[in-house]
Amino acid sequence: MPDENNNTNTKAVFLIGFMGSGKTTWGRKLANQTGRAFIDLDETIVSETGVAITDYFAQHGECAFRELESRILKNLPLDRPTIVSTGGGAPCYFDNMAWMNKTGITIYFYLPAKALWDRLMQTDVSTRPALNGLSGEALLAFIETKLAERDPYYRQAGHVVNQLSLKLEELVKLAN
Ligand SMILES: Nc1ncnc2c1ncn2[C@@H]1O[C@H](COP(=O)(O)OP(=O)(O)O)[C@@H](O)[C@H]1O
Ligand SMILES: O=C(O)C1=C[C@@H](OP(=O)(O)O)[C@@H](O)[C@H](O)C1
Ligand SMILES: [Mg+2]
Repeated sequence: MPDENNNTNTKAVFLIGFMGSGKTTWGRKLANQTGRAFIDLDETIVSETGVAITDYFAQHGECAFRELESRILKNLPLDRPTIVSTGGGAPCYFDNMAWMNKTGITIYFYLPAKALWDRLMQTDVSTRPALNGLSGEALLAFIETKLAERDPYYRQAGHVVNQLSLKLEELVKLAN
């Protein structure tokens, strides 16, 4: 459905939050609902490099990935209204968070560590190299530590929503 708001905001909308918080899933839904373009930052990285994120980490290391991620983020084609689902680490490196706040609307999908764990345990954790192949209790402990470290970056977002109770209509309003 096209954007009902005649005063269409040309600013990009950046969805941020921990791995498994639903940025990719909801970014797509939000773009469909508003008729805006959709970009998943990780998918853009994969299409530009021709390698899966896991392979990129393995071949070049995390530092190189963060440099690439920042460069690709800042060169996204944002000349039309666009929803951008970022990767979970993107707001926490370089000046990426300040750049996103300056460039568009930022929305943090908050979820407690246990809820993230429940979701991530249902997925193939090998596709998310930042989880270091952990599972079970070790994964929960890792998520707790990493979320505490990243949360101050995520909270610099213009909007913070509890993803567990999030309704699409609420997200559409925030994106305007
Ligand atoms: N309410 C929900 N919203 C979004 N994802 C959910 C929800 N409940 C369970 N999930 C699962 O959680 C995972 C979220 O993954 P994804 O959208 O890729 O998150 P992110 O891009 O933030 O890492 C998916 O496996 C999805 O099926
Ligand atoms: O949190 C992270 O450090 C990462 C999150 C991933 O994106 P999702 O948050 O979409 O899983 C992806 O960018 C990469 O595997 C690193
Ligand atoms: Mg994602």
